[in-house]
Amino acid sequence: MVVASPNSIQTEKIVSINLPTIDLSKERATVAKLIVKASEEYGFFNVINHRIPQDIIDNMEEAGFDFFAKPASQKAKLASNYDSVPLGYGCKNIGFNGDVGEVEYLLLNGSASHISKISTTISNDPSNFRYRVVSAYRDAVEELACEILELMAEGLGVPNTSIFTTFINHPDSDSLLRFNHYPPLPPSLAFGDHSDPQIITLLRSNPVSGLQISLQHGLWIPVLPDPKAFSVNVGDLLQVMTNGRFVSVRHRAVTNSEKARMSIAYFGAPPLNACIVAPPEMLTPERPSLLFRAFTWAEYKKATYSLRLGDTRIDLFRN
Ligand SMILES: C=C1C[C@]23C[C@@]1(O)CC[C@H]2[C@@]12CC[C@H](O)[C@@](C)(C(=O)O1)[C@H]2[C@@H]3C(=O)O
Ligand SMILES: O=C(O)CCC(=O)C(=O)O
Ligand SMILES: [Fe+2]
Repeated sequence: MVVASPNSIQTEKIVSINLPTIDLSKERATVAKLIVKASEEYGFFNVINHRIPQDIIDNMEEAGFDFFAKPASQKAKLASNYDSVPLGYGCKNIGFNGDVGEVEYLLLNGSASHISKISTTISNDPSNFRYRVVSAYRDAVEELACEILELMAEGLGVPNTSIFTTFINHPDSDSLLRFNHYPPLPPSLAFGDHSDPQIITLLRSNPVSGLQISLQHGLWIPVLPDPKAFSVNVGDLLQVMTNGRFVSVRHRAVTNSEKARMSIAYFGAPPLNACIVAPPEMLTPERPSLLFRAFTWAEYKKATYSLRLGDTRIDLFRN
C-alpha cells in the first residue's frame, strides 16, 4: 500500500509492509536462519519471546518519562561533552555538526562515573536508578543482543559463534543507552535519516508510531510498535564484519499530533581499540574479497562524530 507522506516530511512515499517478527522460543537452527534472512533482506526485524522481564522494561520506561517531565532548566544541567561525545541531555540538537530535530534525549554510556553523575541529578533515589533501573535494563538488553549475535554467527555458518559477542561482552565495550522523547507535534521529521554506527541496536518504544526505515531510497516503511517486541537493527560495524551480507538500514523518526512517543535504544559497540574486519568465512564466491578495509572502532567513531547524521560514513572505509 502506498499513501501520501505527511506534508512537512517532503515528498517521499510511505509504504506499509510486514517486517519479519522472529519468535526466539522456536527451534534454534530455524531461528538462526530467519535472523540471517531478515538481516540480509531488511537489516531490521522484531524479536518476541525475548524473556526480558516486563518489570525491567517498565522501570526503565517510567524513569525515562519521569526524567523528560522535569523542568527544562533541570534537564539542561545534564548536558555534557564527555570524551568528544555529546552524552547526557540534549534537546533539538543531534551531534555536533548542525543536525536538528524535534527530539529531546538522554544519552548514557556505561562508565560508572557518568551514570553516577546522571543518577544523582535525575533521581531522588540515585542508587535505585543506577542499579535497579539502568544497570538492570542494560544487562538484560546486552544479554539479548549477545543471544541474537550468537544466532547470527550460527546462521552464517561461522565456526567461532562468539565472534561478534566478544566485542559487546567486553568490559571496555563502548555501548550506549539512549532515551528519545518526541513531543506530540504535527508530523515532522524529529530524528533525521541515518544508520547506526555500532554493531547492533535494540530498540523499543511506548505504543506510539514514529520509527520508519528505508529499504530503497525515498521509500519509507513505518515500523509499528509492538509492546511484546524489541526491534533489532544491524549497525554499520556488523555490515562490515559480514562483508556486506547484512545491511545497516537507514531509519528516522517522525512526530504525530496526538501522543508523545518515547523510545529507548541500546547500541552494542566494541572497545575503542577493537579491530573491525570480516572473518575469512564471509568471503564467498559472490563476495570473494573484502569490501571494507580493517579499522578500529576508535577510527570509525571519530569519522562518525566528524560527519552529519545522514552521511554514509561507511563509504569512507570501502576498499
Ligand atoms: C550527528 C551525529 C549524532 C550521532 C553522531 C553523529 O555525528 C552521526 C551519528 C549519530 C548517531 C546515530 C545513532 C545513535 O543515536 C548515536 C548515539 C550514534 O552513535 O550515532 C548518534 C550520535 C549522537 O547523537 O551522538
Ligand atoms: O526513536 C526512534 O525510533 C529511533 C531513534 C534512533 O534511531 C536512534 O536513537 O538512533
Ligand atoms: Fe538510529
